[in-house]
Amino acid sequence: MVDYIVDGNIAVLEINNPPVNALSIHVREGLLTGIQKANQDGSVQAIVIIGKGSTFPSGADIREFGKPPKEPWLTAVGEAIEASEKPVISALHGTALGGGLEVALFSHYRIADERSRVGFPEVKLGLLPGAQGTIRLPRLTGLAVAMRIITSGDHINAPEALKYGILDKLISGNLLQEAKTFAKSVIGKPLDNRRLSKIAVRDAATVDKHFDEALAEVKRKYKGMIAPVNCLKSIRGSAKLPFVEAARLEAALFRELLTSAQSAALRYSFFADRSAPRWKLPSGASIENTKPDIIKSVAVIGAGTMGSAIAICFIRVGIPVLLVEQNDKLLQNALKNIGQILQGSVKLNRITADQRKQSLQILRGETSLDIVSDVDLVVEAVFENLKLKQEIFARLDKICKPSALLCSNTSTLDIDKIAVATNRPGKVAGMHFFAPAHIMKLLENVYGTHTSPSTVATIMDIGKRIGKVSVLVRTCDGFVANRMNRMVGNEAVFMLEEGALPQDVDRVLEDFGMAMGPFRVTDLSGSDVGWRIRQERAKEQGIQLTYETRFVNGERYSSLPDRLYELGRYGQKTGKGWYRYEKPFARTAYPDPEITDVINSHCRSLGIERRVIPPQEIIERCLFAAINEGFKVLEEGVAEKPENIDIIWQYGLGFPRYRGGPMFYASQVGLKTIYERVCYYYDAFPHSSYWAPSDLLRKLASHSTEVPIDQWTSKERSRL
Ligand SMILES: CC(C)(COP(=O)(O)OP(=O)(O)OC[C@H]1O[C@@H](n2cnc3c(N)ncnc32)[C@H](O)[C@@H]1OP(=O)(O)O)[C@@H](O)C(=O)NCCC(=O)NCCSC(=O)C[C@@H](O)CCCCCCCCCCCCC(=O)O
Ligand SMILES: NC(=O)c1ccc[n+]([C@@H]2O[C@H](COP(=O)([O-])OP(=O)(O)OC[C@H]3O[C@@H](n4cnc5c(N)ncnc54)[C@H](O)[C@@H]3O)[C@@H](O)[C@H]2O)c1
Repeated sequence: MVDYIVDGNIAVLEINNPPVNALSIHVREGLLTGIQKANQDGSVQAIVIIGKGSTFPSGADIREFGKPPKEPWLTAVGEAIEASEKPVISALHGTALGGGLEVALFSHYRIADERSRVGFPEVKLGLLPGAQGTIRLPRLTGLAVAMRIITSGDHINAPEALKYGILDKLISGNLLQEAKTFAKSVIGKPLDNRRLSKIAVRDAATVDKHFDEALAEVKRKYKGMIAPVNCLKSIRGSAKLPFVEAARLEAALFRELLTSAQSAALRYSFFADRSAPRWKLPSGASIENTKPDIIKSVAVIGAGTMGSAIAICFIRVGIPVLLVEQNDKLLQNALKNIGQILQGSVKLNRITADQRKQSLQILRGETSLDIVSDVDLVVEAVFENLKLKQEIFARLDKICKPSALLCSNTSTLDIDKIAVATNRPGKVAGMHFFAPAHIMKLLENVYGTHTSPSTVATIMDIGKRIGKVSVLVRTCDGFVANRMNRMVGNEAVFMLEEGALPQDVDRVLEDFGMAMGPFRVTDLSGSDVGWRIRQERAKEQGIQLTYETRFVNGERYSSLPDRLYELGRYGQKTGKGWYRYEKPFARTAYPDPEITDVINSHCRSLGIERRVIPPQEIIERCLFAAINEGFKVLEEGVAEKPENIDIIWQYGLGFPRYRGGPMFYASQVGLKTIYERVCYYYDAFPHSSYWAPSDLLRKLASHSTEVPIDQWTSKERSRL
């Protein structure tokens, strides 16, 4: 894994551990042996460390964390590098990250390909750069820059790294040749002033000020996360303590993080990010064996909230869009709105004015469907009404060329019921964007019974092209996100009837780490949306909903949200919802005594006695109900693996990444506990049938030891 090559008086240690040259145990052993060998070899006068393939090491091997650590640890390897009597030059290319950058900081010199990037992304894994990165970097850059680089985890490009003193020289030609030439030029020069452990932090006197400022910033930006705080404590140690003591403190802070639930969740999330887009159908078709069609043009039908933002997703990556609305007034409004959104992106420096112009040049608005005959892909985003969608799909089927894919942005409707309206069910699928679609990263792609593998390959591929995290799910009511999230909404409202207030529920879930509690979310999207869906469903079923309605088809029902609608409290858009706002569309939510009165009088009129609802019950009723549904989603094969569900929650529903997602969280709570509590609530609330425990959950919980999350589906689903 580390090749030892001697060329004249230079020993080259070439790390060869594809794909990213992670510093796995064999690499660490190879580096240590290489340094020792080169120091013993009388013909060698300098040592170059370089990566083979596309990159210098991009970090420690993340898969080794959580397993018993194997020596030599990276710190020991690094200390041998620094102690070398012969100059060691790290020659960087690609992405020299984490432990890779630490290897470079142990070296006496660092040169780098001018296109390379460096950084300490450990914080994103819930860790800190634990091989002395937090105490070596400040010695080069000063405290403020080191704090920013380490707590953000951002990559720094080579010219910037040169400016900060992290690098000694940039190389534009052959890196290895240049590294050897550089090595020759430093032979015989004193090394102590190149050993970072011998150098002081130049602005150590200002550490308390930098620490306080940075701490306030990370507490605001990374609420609830412990890694950024430990990073800062360790950097403070670099300035306040002698080097050896600072290293000891760093190791202790690193250990605390390594064994934390947050780091386990973030490491899981790292691999889940990479695994979720790798789709596989029950037929065996998969990303490995199916080619996507090339999409060169798109039509978006319906230019409302979603359609307009979906159009932006395509045009900003250079894919032309035909946007179709019912009439010219609505169309012109939408085009104006799109222009304004893009203008906002220019202001925020997300795109340039030129990019905005180019995007708008490839957007064309129309009021007739006939215009879409030539596009490769249609995304329909009209009202959530099955009959309307079926009519539109029937027409599209006639108008569009036979190879075109017809997709719906429906948030709940069965894709199969839409596909039957066409003669091309293999080319019909769901592309479920999340609001605001131009910002939210998630794309929940939905396949139906007849959706072909190449259609799936194409929607997954186009999702990636437009910068989304695409996850494939099978069609069902609400798919994964809305199906599971419905339980959160229901339980939240039921708890209002039983004793909680909106701000109580939201606070508990936000303290847990959710981006927003369910009531703040409803106020943002508008409670009129849910009201319309409830009324429509009741109409379909011939049911009359009143304030006294407490059960619908035997299921518990709360009319509290309907009362809100009748009061015109639609949320932010009317300046009043579950909260009060200073004016319509204002963002800051204030608890509203009027809402307390509405809830109290609702309870009185229905004879419901209110009680105190403890925070743990709020967590359990909202999250355990969703988790139970998640297991049903897995047992039905709606989602192929737990990672897919967790990625959907992280990118679509604001679940804290440092808790991994609801399924990973369940694995940390323990499936026995989850199962027991689900059974308890099913007993307590028999009229909320979603509490009926999932078979998969029951079976997994029945094992004498916890079944690891990566075995949930393989171990039990096939036997159900
Ligand atoms: C590098 C990237 C930017 C490349 O991106 P790209 O898009 O090109 O590729 P992919 O992301 O798809 O990756 C390809 C492939 O490689 C896998 N992979 C990537 N990086 C790693 C990795 N670091 N380890 C393992 N595997 C990796 C990836 O999963 C893909 O494979 P897959 O099969 O999933 O498709 C990008 O990949 C990237 O950003 N990578 C992560 C970079 C990173 O986070 N680096 C930091 C790692 S953490 C670290 O380095 C810690 C160090 O500070 C060292 C700390 C050691 C401390 C020792 C101290 C004492 C020990 C104390 C012991 C305590 C116990 C006791 O007390 O007993
Ligand atoms: N709003 C959300 O948060 C959200 C999120 C995900 C998915 N969705 C789904 O996206 C779809 C659209 O939702 P929305 O919030 O954008 O609704 P919206 O009411 O804002 O927009 C729908 C648009 O479709 C247009 N339209 C209706 N019939 C049409 C026709 N025959 N031809 C052309 N245009 C027509 C309407 O004029 C309207 O502008 C729905 O299926 C919804 O379930 C919504």
